[in-house]
Amino acid sequence: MTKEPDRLFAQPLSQVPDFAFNEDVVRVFPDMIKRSVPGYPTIVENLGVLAAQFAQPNTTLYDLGSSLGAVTQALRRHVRTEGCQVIAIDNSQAMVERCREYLNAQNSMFQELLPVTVIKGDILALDFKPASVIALNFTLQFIPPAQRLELLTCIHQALVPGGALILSEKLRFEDDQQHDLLTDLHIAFKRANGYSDLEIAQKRSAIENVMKPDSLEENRDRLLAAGFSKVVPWFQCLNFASMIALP
Ligand SMILES: Nc1ncnc2c1ncn2[C@@H]1O[C@H](C[S@+](CC[C@H]([NH3+])C(=O)[O-])CC(=O)[O-])[C@@H](O)[C@H]1O
Ligand SMILES: O=C(O)C(=O)Cc1ccccc1
Repeated sequence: MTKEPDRLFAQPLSQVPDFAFNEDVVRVFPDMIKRSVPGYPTIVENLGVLAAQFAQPNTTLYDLGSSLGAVTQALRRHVRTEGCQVIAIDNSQAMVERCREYLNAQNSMFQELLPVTVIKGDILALDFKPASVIALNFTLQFIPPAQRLELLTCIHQALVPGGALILSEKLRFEDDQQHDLLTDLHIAFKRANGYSDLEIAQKRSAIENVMKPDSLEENRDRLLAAGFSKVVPWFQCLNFASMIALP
């Protein structure tokens, strides 16, 4: 993984453009996500462990909104189930190109990894194969809210018995005091990771139009409406959480 530090919002911008997963972001993405999302390394590593419990023989494992393929790499390191393949999909050309490079590097470092296909495409237009593990790791929050239920319904239909959706999201909180406290603590987390107040403020204004978090209750209700039978939160660090949804 590249070591380039994220300084994208370090200088004052006269107008902060909407956040996009372009080449500038791709270059600093591993540093950006680790310093911005509390618990991210723990979630990614454990996603592989969880996936190994849900993977079913001869099915597909999906990494939806794969970015640089961190989740795909964890799936390939942990899952040994017979006849499985991984499909990683992202609609950012810059992400997909760099993701393929990282996965080629992983191929040359390890043996007996699951086969992987990286697709440049829109997860809203995906024709799902029978799947046992579907990961949406901080991707649903970037999907327009009106399209989230339909996507989750397609995901539910694709899952085989014994499989699971693993959904990680930034959370909003319905209680204002709880929301403000965890937002302040997230800002403190970013500051402790070396971001200045200017960087934090400009990043927030870049993402506020493109990333719309829901509450845990909204996520749970939507998953149940999509047909899932059970929603089990398995991790939360400040305002970032991950859930297992069973078909
Ligand atoms: N409609 C869409 N179709 C396909 N991809 C999309 C779409 N919308 C957004 N994306 C992609 O979803 C990813 C979200 S980042 C995921 C992190 C990764 N999962 C990780 O575990 O490292 C989250 C973050 O940066 O907070 C980006 O790469 C987008 O291009
Ligand atoms: O940076 C933030 O405040 C976030 O909420 C998460 C994030 C991380 C990486 C890209 C976009 C959003």
